[in-house]
Amino acid sequence: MGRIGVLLLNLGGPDKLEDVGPFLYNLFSDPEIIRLPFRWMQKPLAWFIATRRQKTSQENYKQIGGGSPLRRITEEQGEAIKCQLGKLGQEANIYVGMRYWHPYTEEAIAQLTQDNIDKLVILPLYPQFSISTSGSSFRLLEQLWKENPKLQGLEYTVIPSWYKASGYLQAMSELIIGELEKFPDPDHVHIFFSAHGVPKSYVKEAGDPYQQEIEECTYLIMQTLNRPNPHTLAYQSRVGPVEWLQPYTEDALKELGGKGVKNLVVVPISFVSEHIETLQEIDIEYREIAEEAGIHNFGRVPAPNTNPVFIQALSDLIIDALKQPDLKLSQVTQMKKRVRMYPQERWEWGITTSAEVWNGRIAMLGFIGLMIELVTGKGLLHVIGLLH
Ligand SMILES: C=CC1=C(C)c2cc3[nH]c(cc4nc(cc5[nH]c(cc1n2)c(C)c5CCC(=O)O)C(CCC(=O)O)=C4C)c(C)c3C=C
Ligand SMILES: [Fe+2]
Ligand SMILES: [Fe+2]
Repeated sequence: MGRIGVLLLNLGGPDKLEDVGPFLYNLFSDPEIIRLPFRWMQKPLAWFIATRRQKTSQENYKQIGGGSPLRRITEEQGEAIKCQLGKLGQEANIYVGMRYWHPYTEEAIAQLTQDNIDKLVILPLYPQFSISTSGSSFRLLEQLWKENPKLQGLEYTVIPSWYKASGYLQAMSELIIGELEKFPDPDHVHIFFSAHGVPKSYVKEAGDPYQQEIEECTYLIMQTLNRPNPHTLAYQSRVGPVEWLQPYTEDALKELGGKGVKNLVVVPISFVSEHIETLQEIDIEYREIAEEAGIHNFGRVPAPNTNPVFIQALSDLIIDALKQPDLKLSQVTQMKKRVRMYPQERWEWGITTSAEVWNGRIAMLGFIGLMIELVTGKGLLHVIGLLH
């Protein structure tokens, strides 16, 4: 095998406070994040929600130094993977493709089409698959592939999710032990897995395998850890009014505090890099909630970042993927279509002339309502809690 390319996919984060607004706009413009019946409403609503959320979000980023460390850490992970692959005798170019901020996936693709690589391995930096994370990036790549004849000639393979990889489980287990051993009685510390939440409808209606993968991942980490500690799984970072996967992290912490738990370590389970949801949400917000609930000794397991066991695990995954039959983007996205992934497709099924007329009328009413709410600050979105 000649020179390979590795495309690392991640969400991206604002580098500085001025980036927060445009970053949020990009995020909320994604139909895999906010699912609307009418595509044309996506951009105005994204602008509206991003504008309303910007201040709170900026305050949060201020608390972690004025920007996200995600780009820096992802690039460091890339460097470490390149180095490890070199040791394994595999030369590689590493590309970082973020979904909603720089370096965008499109920028990475532009670069890699110029370089002479023999094969590309696409690796999302999310251990578990969700339609809102890896799924969204795969969708974008599928689109870029369709548009670019140069890409159509490129040999590639995709790693859809990798939470079962033994090296990853080992790295998580070692990181947990490191934190447990800071306590005087490590075996009695409560291990609290905090996964990023997604709306419940993604799983129940759209068929997102995310919840099942998170549950299995938690189970496998506990197996690898092989310690007697009690553990809990909960879901963090809910945004907006709809129901997300439960239990919510804040409720579960209060409940455990109420039951007399005093020593607890949080394990962030959907992320492999430190970012706002570990550094601000867990370390500041959830710590405060836990302490108020009587959990006086609150620890947090670091994200794997460039942990050597973790980097070795990712490098092994890449080498293995090169030996396996290729997995194509159409295979990882088609799997989801069969389980009725996208609400917007549901709306397209019924397109008839009269349905379109009615769709248009309802959409127009919705848009007028949104504009009134924007001007007056009162309306349905405020009542249901989407806007404050
Ligand atoms: C509104 C819906 C959102 C869903 C669904 C969602 C899923 C999801 N996100 C991550 C990982 C990350 N999210 C990050 C930022 C971020 N995500 C949302 C919203 C949803 N995420 C918002 C509004 C933001 C911006 C921050 C904020 O205002 O709260 C990031 C980047 C963090 C950074 O340091 O900049 C990551 C990473 C996962 C894993 C996930 C579902 C599994
Ligand atoms: Fe989030
Ligand atoms: Fe998110």
